[in-house]
This record gives sequence, C-alpha cells and structure tokens, in this order.
Amino acid sequence: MSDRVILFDTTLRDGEQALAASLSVNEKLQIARALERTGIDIIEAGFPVSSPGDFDSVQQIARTLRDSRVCALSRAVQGDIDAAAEAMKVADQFRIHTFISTSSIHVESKLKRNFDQVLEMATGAVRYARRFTDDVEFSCEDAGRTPIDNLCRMVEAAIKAGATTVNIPDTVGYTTPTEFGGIITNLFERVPNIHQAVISVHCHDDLGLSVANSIAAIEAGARQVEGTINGIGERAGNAALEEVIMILNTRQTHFGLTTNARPTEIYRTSSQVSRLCNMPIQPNKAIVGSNAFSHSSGIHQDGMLKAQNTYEIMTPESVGLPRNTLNLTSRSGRHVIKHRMTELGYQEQDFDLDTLYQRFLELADKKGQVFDYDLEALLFFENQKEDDAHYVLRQLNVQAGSNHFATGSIEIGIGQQVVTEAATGNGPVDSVYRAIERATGQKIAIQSFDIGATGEGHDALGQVDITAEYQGRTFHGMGLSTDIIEASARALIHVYNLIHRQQRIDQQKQDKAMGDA
Ligand SMILES: CC(=O)SCCNC(=O)CCNC(=O)[C@H](O)C(C)(C)COP(=O)(O)OP(=O)(O)OC[C@H]1O[C@@H](n2cnc3c(N)ncnc32)[C@H](O)[C@@H]1OP(=O)(O)O
Ligand SMILES: CC(C)C(=O)C(=O)O
Repeated sequence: MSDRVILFDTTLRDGEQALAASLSVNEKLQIARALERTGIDIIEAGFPVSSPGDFDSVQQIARTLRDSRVCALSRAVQGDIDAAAEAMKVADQFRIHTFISTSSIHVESKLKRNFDQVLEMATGAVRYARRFTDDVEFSCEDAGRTPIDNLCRMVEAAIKAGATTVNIPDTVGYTTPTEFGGIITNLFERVPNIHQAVISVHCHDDLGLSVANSIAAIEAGARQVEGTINGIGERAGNAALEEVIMILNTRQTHFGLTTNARPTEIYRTSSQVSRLCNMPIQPNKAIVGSNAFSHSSGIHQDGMLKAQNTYEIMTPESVGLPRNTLNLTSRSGRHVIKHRMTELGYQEQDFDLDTLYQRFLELADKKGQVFDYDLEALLFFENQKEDDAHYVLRQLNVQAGSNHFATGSIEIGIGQQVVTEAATGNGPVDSVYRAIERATGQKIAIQSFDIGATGEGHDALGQVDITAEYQGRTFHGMGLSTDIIEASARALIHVYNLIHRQQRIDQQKQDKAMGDA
C-alpha cells in the first residue's frame, strides 16, 4: 500500500454549494491557482451539467492548471458525463467523478429504485466515463449509512467496471471515527479487487467529526482524502483540508505517511478562500484561526518565552504565517513591502510591486501603520478588479447627520461616459445606493449586506459584502476602503460590473447560437 495520501480538494464544488452567490470565473481561477500552489493533487472544479456558468469555469480551470489534475462531478447519467468530459477535454489529463447513492434511504426514497438497478446505473456510468479518460472516480453517496454487504458489492462492481478511485463518503456526517474506520477496514478485508483502486474518503461535519473520521479512514488504509479549505461546504461543511494536511505533517512519525502539500501556502490560501467566499473564519479555528497561534495567559507566555515548543506543536511559520518584526508605515519603501510579501508566501509574479506600493502608501497615509492583513486585503482588491470594468467609481460625497435625511452624490464612469447623480436616503449608504441606481438606470434587489473590518482598530479597512439579485441570478459584490460608505459603494459597483459581464457572456452565447442555427 502506498505511503502517500492523495489530496483531493472540492472547495469549488462542494464548498461552493454552501455559498449565497456563485463565485465568478475570475474568483474560481484565483482559488484554483491557490490550491495548486498549496500542492493539492486533484481539484474538483465543478459540476458542469448544472449550469452554463459552471461549465465555463470548469473549462477555464482545466485550461489553467498545470500541476494539479482537474476533476468534474457528474451523476450516474450519460448527459452529465458528456458535459464533464466536454468541459475538461482542453486539459491533457482529467478525472471524471461520477456518483450515485447506495444507502437504502437514498436508493428507495430519493432515487425510487432498488439496489440492483442502482448497481447497474453505477457500473454503466463508470464504463461510459472510461471512454473519455482512464482516470475515473466513483462515489457511493451516503456510504456511511449503507449496509456493509451492499457497499462491498458496489465497490467491487465499480472497480470491475473501471473505476480507478472509489470514494466512500459520509455524506450526512453520521458516523463516528471508530465506525467509519471500521467501514474502510471491512472493505479492505472483504472486497477481493480492492487493491486495484485507490480508496478515498469524503466526510461531512454535521457532528463535528469530519476530520476525525477522515483520519480514522486513513489509518484504516484510505489513500485519498477529500475536503475543502476552511471546511466550507454543504450544511455544516466538509473536512477542513488544512487540518488534515497539518495532522499528517505534524504527526509524520506517528502516521509514516506523506502528501504533496506545501503547508507554508495554507494561511494564504485559507485567507483567499475566506475573502472570496465571504465566509469569515472563526477565531479559534484550528490552524488558520486568528487565535490559533496567540498565547494570552501568563503561565503560557512564560513557557513560550522559555521554549516555544512548550505551547506550540507547530509554528505559525510552518503554515505560512510569519511573525512580524518590521513596522510598515508611509516611510517604508518598496524593498520592505516586497520582503514582507515574500515572507507572507507571495511570489514576485503574484503582485505588481509598483501598484501595490501605491495602494500601500495611500492606506498608510490614512491609517499610519499598515499590517499584514491590510497588505493582503489590498492585493486581494487589486486581483478583484476587472481589467475591463464597465462601471468605475470616480468620486463620492455624503452629507449625513442625526437630524437630516442623508444626501449622497456620486460620479461614476459608465463605459466611455461620466455620469453624476445625487439622491437622498435613510442613511448615507442608502443615499449613495440610490444615487448609483439613478446613474445606472438599473435597480438591483440587495439580498444581504454585511459590513466588517479587515484588521483591528477604528482605522481598520472596512469590508462590505453584498449579495444582490438581478433577473433571477445572485451576484456577490465586495468593496474595501477605510471609509465604510466608499466600501459600500464599491461593493455595489462590483455587482454592476458582474451583471454587465454576465450580460455580455449571455449575449455572446445568443449570438453564437444564432450563428450555429
Ligand atoms: C452529495 C452531493 O453533494 S451531490 C451534488 C449536489 N450538487 C448539485 O445538486 C449541483 C446543483 N444541481 C443542479 O444543478 C441540478 O440539481 C441538476 C442539473 C444536477 C439536476 O437538475 P434536474 O434535472 O432539474 O433534477 P433535480 O435536481 O430536481 O432532481 C435530481 C434528479 O436526479 C436524480 N439523481 C440524483 N442523484 C443522482 C445520481 N447520482 N445519479 C443519477 N440520478 C441521480 C434524482 O433521483 C432526481 O431524478 P428524478 O427527476 O427522476 O426524480
Ligand atoms: C458526490 C459526493 C462525493 C458528495 O459530495 C457527498 O457524498 O457528500
């Protein structure tokens, strides 16, 4: 049995199922690149049959990845498999992941079939997928609640049909580590052809056991582990891949197993996923929470001063969070910014030093000292900018007070035009949003509005996340500024740009369809 555990990330598929609004293609590409840098072997990029947007993003990711292998999900039906293969054929190598439920509850109540019919569908799907690639993964959905005899039959049949990886999901996070490890042990004891495939696990966190169950399965012989960054995913989420990586890494002598992971990329990848997905990380989260490496009580601090390993089983540096010793202020130069970005794990090609330095100076002038999270926020914001932004916020003014209606006036670029508008509202944000709506002539239904700070103190960068609906689709806009009204306006402008881009894509598709007809 191999001593390497294959890392399979499904942030862009199972993780995205948890988000209020779909990620844009640009956002998915940023995450895919971060995952690749983190050393993830297989990246599940989406479920192409589910929407044209998903199809497009899988295709673009397939075109982009070099070291990680792209994978797409499909039900055990030919149309889904065709869509997955079509989306990924631009890559030299790709994996098709097909699945069907095996538990009695799912087979009878959801699929409305009997187990033998489902077995037929599964093997038919695996055989069909093998026509497109020799890398086919089959998942027994709800394996955790599947009678073991049926699970053994299904695994054996899927391998016989050509599955090269067989995944055992605890879809509803029901099992305990002893039970789940026992299922894997049983499969190894009872399925005669089991060594012809890699056995994988995919655990959900409904009872908070997803990582523990994954580790129990690895101890029982599973050699692929599926999860997501920060554990985001359907309901309570999936196994947090950064935790699995650091368990195997920190306890290497205990497990004797390796991965291809680059742990020093973890912190950066985790922050990027959190920001792009608008899913904050709880402070006490293992590995990547803001308190994960802070020591606050006297006895602990005394221990840390004497020897760091008294209270740290791994260092923040090992997950890419360097201790900071240099203050960054408006008197800092380009060298120190570049040095700090390198310490934070960024490579030269990840940022344009001159642009970042200009943004840094503007921020340093406003707030004095600039911290790591500010630098990362600035870079994130630059990456979010569309090269061809149709709407650009040029100026904004607000008058507000406790005794008046607020008045907002804005100047925005719309394509080649510059439009100025003003409006009153119930507060400064409302007045600015009304002014922007007047200028664009398009009303958008805002579904959620979240405001938070990136960093600490009253001069922290404000981050505004909104989800908005337009013609039945949901869009996520994000704005950053030390001024929360400006951050709010930027978030709305971001949504207008996403809608504009979507309209352009829809138009191109319509033109192509008419051309084909
Ligand atoms: C455990 C997981 O995370 S699974 C992945 C979940 N992800 C998603 O659902 C992605 C988003 N989903 C979608 O876009 C849509 O649900 C689609 C495109 C997949 C299907 O849409 P629709 O065709 O309208 O079907 P709908 O979602 O309403 O119902 C699912 C159908 O697929 C069937 N089905 C469910 N899983 C499978 C499977 N693995 N293999 C074959 N059929 C399946 C169901 O029984 C149901 O069939 P029925 O219409 O005969 O009752
Ligand atoms: C499709 C499968 C792997 C899944 O997401 C689950 O069972 O949770």
